[in-house]
Amino acid sequence: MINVEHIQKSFGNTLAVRDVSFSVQPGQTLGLLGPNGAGKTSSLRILCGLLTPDSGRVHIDGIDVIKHPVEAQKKLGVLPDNCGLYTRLTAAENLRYFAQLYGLSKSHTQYRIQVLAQQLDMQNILHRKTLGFSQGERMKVALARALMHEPPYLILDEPTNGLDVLTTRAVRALLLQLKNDGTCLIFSSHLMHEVTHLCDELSVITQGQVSASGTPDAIIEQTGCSDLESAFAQLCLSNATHATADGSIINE
Ligand SMILES: Nc1ncnc2c1ncn2[C@@H]1O[C@H](COP(=O)(O)OP(=O)(O)OP(=O)(O)O)[C@@H](O)[C@H]1O
Repeated sequence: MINVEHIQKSFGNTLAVRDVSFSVQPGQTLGLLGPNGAGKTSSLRILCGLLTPDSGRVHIDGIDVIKHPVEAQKKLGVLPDNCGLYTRLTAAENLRYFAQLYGLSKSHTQYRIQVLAQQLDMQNILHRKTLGFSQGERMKVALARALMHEPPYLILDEPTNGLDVLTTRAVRALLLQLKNDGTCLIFSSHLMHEVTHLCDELSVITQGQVSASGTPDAIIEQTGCSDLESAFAQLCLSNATHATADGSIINE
């Protein structure tokens, strides 16, 4: 189980994450929705142990991510916002390198590369250096890397960002398959139909804090709107404020 409790993070005077909490049960899928700059990426980076919060607690299956990030990261597959590939290595070499870090055997690594290359339609780029890869090509390799060790928890920052229609559909099908196989997914997205299709629960983050959470239907009902996009827009507009590092809110 993942438990994020009251995390807060500032960068200088910018209060990126003011107060974010959520919990996700194994096998559940949680979507983080929020306007640009709301604090989704920062919250996900804290969850993955890539960023230390100023306060708050994060536990993955009881492991304190802040105190034991390496142990916690073994349970995670992470697709970061920038993909973060080694550009001098080929796609396959990137995957092999991470597989080694996760302790996969050579034969299992090779097997996983073949399976993922087929699922993500990336056979044609496997042996090219990733320098110069398009956004979609980088995304495919980063997603494959996150899935190499078949983690129980998958954290994805905008997983279909920059992908063409066919690849987007392939990625969504893969995520649905992973969800049905019991993988817990937590991902951010700006696409309402994507989160509605994939997520059991949503957390709407505005100005660094959770302004609504629940099933897509519950959020629609809470706002009295007829669809999720209208509900989301209403939540964003009613929380249109600036937060400063001392925690105060300036209404616009
Ligand atoms: N390393 C950093 N240094 C300074 N400011 C940062 C840093 N990382 C994030 N911020 C700021 O924190 C706020 C939240 O950013 P974050 O990337 O978490 O938002 P987001 O919800 O993921 O946005 P988007 O939907 O645009 O990707 C923004 O104002 C951003 O400029």
